[in-house]
Amino acid sequence: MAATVSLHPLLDQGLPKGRAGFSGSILVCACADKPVKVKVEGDVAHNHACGCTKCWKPSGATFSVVAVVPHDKITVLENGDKLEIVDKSALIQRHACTGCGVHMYGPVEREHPFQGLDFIHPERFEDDGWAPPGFAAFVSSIIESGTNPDDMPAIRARLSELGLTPSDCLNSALMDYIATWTAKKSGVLKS
Ligand SMILES: N[C@@H](CCC(=O)N[C@@H](CS)C(=O)NCC(=O)O)C(=O)O
Ligand SMILES: [Zn+2]
Ligand SMILES: [Zn+2]
Repeated sequence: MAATVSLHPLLDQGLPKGRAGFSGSILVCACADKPVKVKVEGDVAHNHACGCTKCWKPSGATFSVVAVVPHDKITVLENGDKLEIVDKSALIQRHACTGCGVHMYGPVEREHPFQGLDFIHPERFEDDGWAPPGFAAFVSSIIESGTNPDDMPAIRARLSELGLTPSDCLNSALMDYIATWTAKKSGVLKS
């Protein structure tokens, strides 16, 4: 039998369970001393596994687990002075803790279909019950962080087994959303 494919500590044992009525929680970084705390009101949307090299992952994980929330639902509660933007030229302004490296929130500020949304990692919530991941994005990108290309069929099969349909960009719903925004902006599609 093939060795069990490891994706992420939270996904390897089956997907985490969501809870109807989850109304938000507090994201806490991994620092033992003076952790950064960020309050998020309401549940996350479009939660997914991301294979890109830029999203934060816990050590040993191949994928990140990342979701979005509206920017106005985010409040930095404690130790925000430890945060620094990883790459100011990136679309997603990932605010990382300089102590432990965890990305706490990543707003999209420039004109883009995702403008006004923040990317967050719900596994850093103090509480369970957030909407679980529903698909896998940027799967081919895991090769860029060292995955052997020969392992890709087994990894895609495991993602599919978990119900995380693999894609090498975003899922169809989000790609359609982006294309619709672009078509309206250019005037091809009348709003
Ligand atoms: N193959 C690239 C893909 C990077 C990428 O495009 N990531 C997506 C998913 S998070 C994105 O939207 N990035 C925008 C950004 O990093 O600001 C990599 O792995 O570094
Ligand atoms: Zn930290
Ligand atoms: Zn990513």
